[in-house]
Amino acid sequence: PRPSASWAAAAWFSSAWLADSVNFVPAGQKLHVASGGSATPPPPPPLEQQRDTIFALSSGAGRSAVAVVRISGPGADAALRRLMLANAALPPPRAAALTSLQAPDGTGMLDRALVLRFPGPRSFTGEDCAELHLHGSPAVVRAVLGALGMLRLRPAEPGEFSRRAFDAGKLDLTQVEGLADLLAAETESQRRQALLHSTGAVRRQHEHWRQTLLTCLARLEAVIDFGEDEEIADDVAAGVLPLVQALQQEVEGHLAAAAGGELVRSGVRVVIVGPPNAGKSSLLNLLAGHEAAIVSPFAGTTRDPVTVQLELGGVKVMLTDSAGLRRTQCPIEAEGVRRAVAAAQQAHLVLHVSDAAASSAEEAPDEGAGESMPELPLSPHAVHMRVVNKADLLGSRRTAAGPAAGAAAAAAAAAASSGGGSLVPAGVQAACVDESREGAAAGAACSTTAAAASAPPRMQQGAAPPAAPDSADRQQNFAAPAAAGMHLVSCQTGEGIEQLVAALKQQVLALVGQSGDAGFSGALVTRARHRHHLGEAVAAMRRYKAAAGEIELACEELRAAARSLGRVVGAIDVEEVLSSLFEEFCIGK
Ligand SMILES: Nc1nc2c(ncn2[C@@H]2O[C@H](COP(=O)(O)OP(=O)(O)OP(=O)(O)O)[C@@H](O)[C@H]2O)c(=O)[nH]1
Ligand SMILES: [Mg+2]
Repeated sequence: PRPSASWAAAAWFSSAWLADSVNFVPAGQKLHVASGGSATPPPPPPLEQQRDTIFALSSGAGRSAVAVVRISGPGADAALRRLMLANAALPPPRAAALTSLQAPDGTGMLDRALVLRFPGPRSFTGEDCAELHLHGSPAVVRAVLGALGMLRLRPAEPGEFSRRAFDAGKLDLTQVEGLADLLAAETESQRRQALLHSTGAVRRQHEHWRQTLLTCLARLEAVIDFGEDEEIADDVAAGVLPLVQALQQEVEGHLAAAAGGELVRSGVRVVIVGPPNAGKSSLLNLLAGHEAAIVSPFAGTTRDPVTVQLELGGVKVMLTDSAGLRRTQCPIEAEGVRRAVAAAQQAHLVLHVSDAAASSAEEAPDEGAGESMPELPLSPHAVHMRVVNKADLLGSRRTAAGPAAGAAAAAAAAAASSGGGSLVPAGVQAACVDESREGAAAGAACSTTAAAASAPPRMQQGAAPPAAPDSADRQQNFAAPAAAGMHLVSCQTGEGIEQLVAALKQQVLALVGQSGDAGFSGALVTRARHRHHLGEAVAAMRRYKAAAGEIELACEELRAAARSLGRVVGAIDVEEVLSSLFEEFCIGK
């Protein structure tokens, strides 16, 4: 079951933050003032605006062994007292107590539950909190939530507990985001990355960066404030520049890894494309471990893209099978092809699957044919891998014509699916086969496959029983195409699949920025919001270099960079410049 709806909060929260102005000050946090101004303590909130007490089911909905209901606000203890027997004492802070919960309207016992209290400010929200660990049936949960409603507590809005935690300064923005990611984590890499954010590692890193900027700023402002002569000003500026440059490079390094961090969250999109009947759906089913897509000997079986979710090397992968690429008179199939092309354009990794048997020398498209094929415009940023399927059908050709023929067949098959000889096709031609023009070849391929499919499985190994070269032989025969980034496989016999999965995993890990076997520790930049603010910080640091001669302008750029870093974590304490200044310089001197 999904965690409580409160986790829609993260998205709402980030957008609320983005909408806020530069001077956004979370309630309960320090008031931020411009450098040179004076700090005014925030007024205490008026009594009538004091928070109400909220409650919600914090564990998943539905039947479970235990359900956790959380209460937060000034009325938490009073609510507990009303639910407990008159003579029962409230449990001590942070200790679980087995308690009988009673309906406040006197209708009897609600449940026998474990109750915990977390008096503020040492609680998740900073307010008085309580947790009721109930028997996890929908009826018990409903009865207890109803009872809390009777006590005039308010059901929590989505994300309201986290919002209160943020307002109380318990969590910064990256921790709130990390917490949301942690609750949504499906893979090992997502779990690790979310933990990095939720435990405050990202906040600490940003604070460290911001502190460096504020230190630089303090030095420059001292020159302005104390009107040092030009020589000293130049010396101070020369001392600050390498610090800013080093920081800029460090932030740029993290920005370069941003794509990987975002991919870990969203999942790597892998799309299988190729001509009809190449075995795309068979490959999807094999990788998914279940029959997700329909496989049939008829070309043009798949129409809608079929997506399954996998975990490769601890990374979430969305694997999509698509319609066979060809020109067709059938409007439904044509729509399928359009969707296949669209999916391939959005892919991070494209698997170009072709049929080794159909693309042997006699069936390979002629030179001119490629030009009349429509373009499959693929992102040059995507990774492209070639998969030549139905290796089992090559057996007899390999023995008849020798290794070279096999290699040529595999290469021709790859060419048929990607339209070129290189691993990463630029403006890939392709993969489309003109149904009408191809005519006889398509028909032949179809009828051959259809005959094979209707025959007992052993017969599908090929019309003439191959001499069955051992696997070492095959490796040798196809060493050349494999080195060129091709994978010769058979979805039917499983040949080459293990190697393909290993190669796929390697590419996926490379895409998220992880190489080798070292555990994935997570990226610092995992959202467009982080990328935006860090990009702004880098831009300001670049401008700082350009403006270094004009000390006031240069200071302004450093302030802008610090503000951008502050926005990532949701705090912009320009006032800290003042304390830095006093720490660095002896005023009395
Ligand atoms: N001999 C042999 N047949 C295979 C292999 N892989 C798939 N086939 C057969 O090839 C035919 C087409 O397979 P599909 O997986 O439906 O092919 P597809 O590329 O998804 O086809 P479309 O959806 O029509 O584009 C089926 O009869 C499969 O059983 C293989 O490795 N060897
Ligand atoms: Mg298919």
